[in-house]
Amino acid sequence: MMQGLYVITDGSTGETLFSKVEQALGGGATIVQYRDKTTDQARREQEAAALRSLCHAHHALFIINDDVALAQAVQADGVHVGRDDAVVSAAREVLGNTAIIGVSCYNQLQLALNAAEQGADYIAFGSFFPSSTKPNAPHATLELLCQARQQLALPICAIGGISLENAPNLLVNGADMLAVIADVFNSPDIAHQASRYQALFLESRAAFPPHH
Ligand SMILES: Cc1ncc(COP(=O)(O)OP(=O)(O)O)c(N)n1
Ligand SMILES: Cc1ncsc1CCOP(=O)(O)O
Ligand SMILES: [Mg+2]
Repeated sequence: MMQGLYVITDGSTGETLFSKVEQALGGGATIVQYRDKTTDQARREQEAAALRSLCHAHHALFIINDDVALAQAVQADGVHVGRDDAVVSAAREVLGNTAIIGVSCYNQLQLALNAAEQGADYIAFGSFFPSSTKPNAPHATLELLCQARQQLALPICAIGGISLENAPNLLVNGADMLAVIADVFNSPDIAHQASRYQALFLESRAAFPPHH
C-alpha cells in the first residue's frame, strides 16, 4: 500500500548513505527514494543496488529519482519523474506494467489529473512549506491538497519542508505519503525521528481510514 513515511536520500554517499537509510527503515519508513544528482554512474548503480536489497529486506518500496534506466538496471520498484524528466508513457514502456511511476505535480491540480490519465501510480504536490533542500520549489497549499483528494483516486504524496509539527495538517487534508529529506536525515536520531512520523500515520489512520 502506498502510504506512510517516504524518505528521500539527502546526497550522502557510500556507507553513510546506507547507514542513514537503514536507520530510517528501522524507524518505519515505508518508501525510500534514491535521489542523487551526480553523474557518477558507477557509484550510483552500486548504491542503488545496495539500497534496493536493504529496502526489500525491510519490506519497503525502493524508488529511483529521475533515472528510468537506473531503475531498470537495479530492478527498483519504480521511478519518480518531474517536469524535466521522462514522461509517464516512456517510463512505463521501459519499466513495465508493475512498476510504480510517481509524478511531480508541483502546485497544479491539472498536472495531477493528466498524470492520472497517463497511468501514474501516485502523484506528488509541493513544496508545502519552505524547504532548505529545494528553496526555489513552487509553493503548494493545503487547499490544493484537499481539492486534489476529492478529485483523485490515486495516492497523494506531499513534499517540501515537512516537519513533525506541520505533518498532521497534511495528513488531515488527504496526503497518503509524506516525502521528507532534511527533517529525517539531519536528525541526530534518524530511526527515532522516522518512528515519530510513523506514529503520526497510525494516529491519522485511526481517525481517517485510508482511501485506498
Ligand atoms: C516524492 C517526490 N515528490 C517530488 C519530487 C520532486 O521531483 P522533481 O520536480 O523532478 O525534482 P527533483 O527531485 O528531481 O529535483 C521528488 N523527487 N519526489
Ligand atoms: C525534492 C523536492 N521537491 C520539492 S521540495 C523538495 C525537497 C524536500 O526536502 P525537505 O524535506 O528537506 O524540504
Ligand atoms: Mg526530477
